[in-house]
Amino acid sequence: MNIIDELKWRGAVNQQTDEEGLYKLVGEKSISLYCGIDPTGDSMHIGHLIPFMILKRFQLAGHHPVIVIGGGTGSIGDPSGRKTERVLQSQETIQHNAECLTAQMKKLFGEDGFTMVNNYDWLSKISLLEFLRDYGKLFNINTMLAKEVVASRLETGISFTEFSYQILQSIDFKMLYDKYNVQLQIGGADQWGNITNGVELLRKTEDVHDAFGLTIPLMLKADGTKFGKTAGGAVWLDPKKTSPYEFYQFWFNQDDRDVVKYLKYFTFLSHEEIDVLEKEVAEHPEHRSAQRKLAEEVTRFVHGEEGLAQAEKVTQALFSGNIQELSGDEIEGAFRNTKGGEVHEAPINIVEALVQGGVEKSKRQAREDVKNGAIRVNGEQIRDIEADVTAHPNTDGKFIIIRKGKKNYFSIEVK
Ligand SMILES: N[C@@H](Cc1ccc(O)cc1)C(=O)O
Repeated sequence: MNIIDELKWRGAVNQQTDEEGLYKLVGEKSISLYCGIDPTGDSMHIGHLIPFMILKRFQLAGHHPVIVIGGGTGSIGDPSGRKTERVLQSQETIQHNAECLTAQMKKLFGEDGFTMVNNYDWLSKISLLEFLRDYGKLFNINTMLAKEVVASRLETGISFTEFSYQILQSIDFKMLYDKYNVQLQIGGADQWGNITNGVELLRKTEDVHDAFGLTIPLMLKADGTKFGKTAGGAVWLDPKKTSPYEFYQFWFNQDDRDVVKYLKYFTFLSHEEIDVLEKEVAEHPEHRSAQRKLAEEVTRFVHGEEGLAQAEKVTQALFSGNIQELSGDEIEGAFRNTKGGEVHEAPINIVEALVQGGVEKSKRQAREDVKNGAIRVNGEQIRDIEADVTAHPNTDGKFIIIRKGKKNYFSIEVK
């Protein structure tokens, strides 16, 4: 099957510069293709994962991915999809972020079978006069102004710096075409302008007709809210920012209306496997088998078998209420965004802890719940209202973890 058909089936094709040409090219031979990422942060989030999963699919289909870490472009800032000017980052921050992203990419793409480059290496070497004479001359201001990215910013304003960004990304494509024979650039829907500019630059400078661009649709959710955002903020790939457990739960909690779309986008499961899961969603949505499979697959891809095992262990522990065996990291990763107040000392009487910690509104209610067996402290049920409680032994004296009823967890900080 042609990889473009595969991508279409997965709902992953938005726009293409030359549909027929690309279809023919990738049907005939293995090509090099690229996708870039600017080091604006020290971790990718799942929004970034979208184009890189597509790059990975190309890799698995025998093509050669090139990943551009935008040390140069990142020091300018892409205005695409933004309403306001970016604040410039220091070169040290950019450098640090670039190193973090490089390490994450290696986890996703393996040790070899792809190429990783940093566009600082060539963009930083172009002199001002060279930039204006060799490239600036080929860009028409009227066309640049008309690009969606710039047009939408004309009212609020856009600096010359960000305005020039599209030229830099075009230079990348040209340079990669020349040096690595990269014939295709992919990116999110908002990258259309930057990508087509590169294709144009190659045509104007070298009369190239076999360079292509493809964009991926914006991910939409059935309920209209933004994809990838949770109450705790973005869903990061860095396990220190979003634990494997939180990551797993994010996918597990997806709506029935979205889950099949995500299986197509974010997993490497076959059509047949996804068809079976789709049927499951329709017939037995309460089993949540599609969500479980989605969570398993994406967690394994991003965090490996070990990360998946940890996510499942924590999920199981929270479900049963037996959280005694969880490590300090696992507890932190599970309860980081869980509500809960503070107490100033521990050991502390359980009724006091429940009220001060924001679990119960009154002492009367607290006593009743304790006596009824509705309260577990650090994994153990406590029914004695005179009992003293203390922090979970694996949290360095920092957190008392309460479960009230079947699934309401609170993490009370001891300050
Ligand atoms: N502009 C892209 C990142 C990028 C950078 C350099 C490139 O050559 C390509 C892509 C983005 O913001 O997502």
